[in-house]
Amino acid sequence: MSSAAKACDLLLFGTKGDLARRKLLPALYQLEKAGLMHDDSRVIGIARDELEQNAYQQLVRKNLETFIKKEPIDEAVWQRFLQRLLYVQLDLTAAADYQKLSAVVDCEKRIPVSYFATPPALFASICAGLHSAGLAADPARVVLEKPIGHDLESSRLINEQVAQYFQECQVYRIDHYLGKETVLNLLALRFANAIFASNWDHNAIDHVQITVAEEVGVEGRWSYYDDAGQMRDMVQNHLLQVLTLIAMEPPARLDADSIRDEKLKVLKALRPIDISNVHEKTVRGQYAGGYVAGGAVPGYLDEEGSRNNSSTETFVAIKVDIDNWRWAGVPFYLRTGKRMPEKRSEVVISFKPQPHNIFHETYKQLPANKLIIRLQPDEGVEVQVMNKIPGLGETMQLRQTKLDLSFDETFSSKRIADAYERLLLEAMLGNQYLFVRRDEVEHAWRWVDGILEAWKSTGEPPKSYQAGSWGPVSAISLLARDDRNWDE
Ligand SMILES: NC(=O)C1=CN([C@@H]2O[C@H](COP(=O)(O)OP(=O)(O)OC[C@H]3O[C@@H](n4cnc5c(N)ncnc54)[C@H](OP(=O)(O)O)[C@@H]3O)[C@@H](O)[C@H]2O)C=CC1
Ligand SMILES: O=C1O[C@H](COP(=O)(O)O)[C@@H](O)[C@H](O)[C@H]1O
Repeated sequence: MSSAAKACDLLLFGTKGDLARRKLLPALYQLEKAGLMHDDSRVIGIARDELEQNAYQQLVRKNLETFIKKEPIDEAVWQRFLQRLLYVQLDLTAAADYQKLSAVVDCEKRIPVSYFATPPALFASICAGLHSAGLAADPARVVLEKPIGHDLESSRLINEQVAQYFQECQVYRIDHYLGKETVLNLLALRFANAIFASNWDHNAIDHVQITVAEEVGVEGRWSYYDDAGQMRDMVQNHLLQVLTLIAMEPPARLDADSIRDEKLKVLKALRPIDISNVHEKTVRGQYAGGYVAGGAVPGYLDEEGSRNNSSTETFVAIKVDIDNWRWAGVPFYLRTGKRMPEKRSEVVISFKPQPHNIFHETYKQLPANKLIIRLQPDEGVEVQVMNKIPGLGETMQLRQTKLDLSFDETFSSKRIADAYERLLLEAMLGNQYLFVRRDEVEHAWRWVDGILEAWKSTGEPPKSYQAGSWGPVSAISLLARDDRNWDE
């Protein structure tokens, strides 16, 4: 750890919740294991229950054993990690309780970094509580989990509540996709390789596809998910963030505001979708029962906790137009859904065909070159190019072939860190470039709200698709209308 980095007190609000147990505590353990925690940093778990320090530490140990599946807990690492763990009992809605934190945290010694792994409805009380405990002044930081609101209005409210006590430079809004190794690699691919940098616009690219498909359904989160739907849960944040990284102009520097300024310009350039074009540009689906990975699964309306008249979407496909010079006439097709045939997130860049085909005798129509960026699983980068098949003869025989770089093989000695490891580390180091700025969140909501309103005013239910399929048939038509098809 660099000697310039300062020690932190990571205040983990909601330490007994699902996110903290499954993701945050294991990520912190991995940072400890990698030697990336500052020697003097501490992790202060906060929840409502009365718990002895010992009991909290045992709880954390149990979580690590449950959620770190690939390896046994390393006893030496655990002993070091254990020394950092503290527990504070606090009711987040009780203003007076926050004074307990002033007694534990000394801002002179460590920067307070407060992670809100709680429902967003509590963010305002936590911010006020931190302020009253003297833990809000710069360089204190707050890390906010999604969802930042349900629409533009509610996201503004949350952002205003936070801004009452924290300046924007203190606020770290999580989109865990920005912490993924392969999403970060988009910056390297685009801006460290002249071959792509000079072929990254409407002159060279025909269209872009972004797919984020999951095998899982709602996984017992029906009450949250049914309010949100796939548009709010995945498109407003993860897909739009990936899109901005693909579409943005080169930032002047690799710093937070240079990158976020460019991402914001893309969000501002998204062509609005409203009632006039919502049928042409979007598809909404909801899964019915079917088979995923060989097993029978229930439909959305038969999931545990469901209301059987819900018209929430579990699948979205959108044709996105970006109204700027670079992307004029280049559609970005987004597709995301639950209960798809496989878990697969990828970006496919389809290049324009050759203007003239000199191989027409053997290959009537040369297929387009494609750059496929596999975000997860099987992380890697693939380029589809034409090659001559070796052999003698009068005419050249060609075949489409792959230049395939698998992260696993190429960087076999490197472990791919979970997104939360990187994000927690960057928050503790005070680097905001992988966190979403307020104006980005709000512009994303403005665009998404337009589509949600248009869907509402059509009054149409989502189209049904069988679990284990790639969504409603109309998702295929969305591209077929443009004489294109989804990359399978
Ligand atoms: N789970 C996940 O994978 C993801 C979650 N998120 C977001 O992260 C946030 C947390 O999610 P998740 O962990 O799933 O939610 P949980 O409901 O599992 O956990 C929320 C935590 O907040 C605590 N809490 C609630 N009210 C109070 C209170 N008055 N005082 C003290 N503590 C309180 C709960 O404490 P208690 O145990 O006492 O009830 C609980 O530990 C949500 O905003 C969610 O949308 C985002 C991405 C993924
Ligand atoms: O934020 C969310 O993301 C997950 C998918 O994340 P991934 O890292 O597994 O791709 C999604 O299942 C969940 O519904 C959503 O809230």
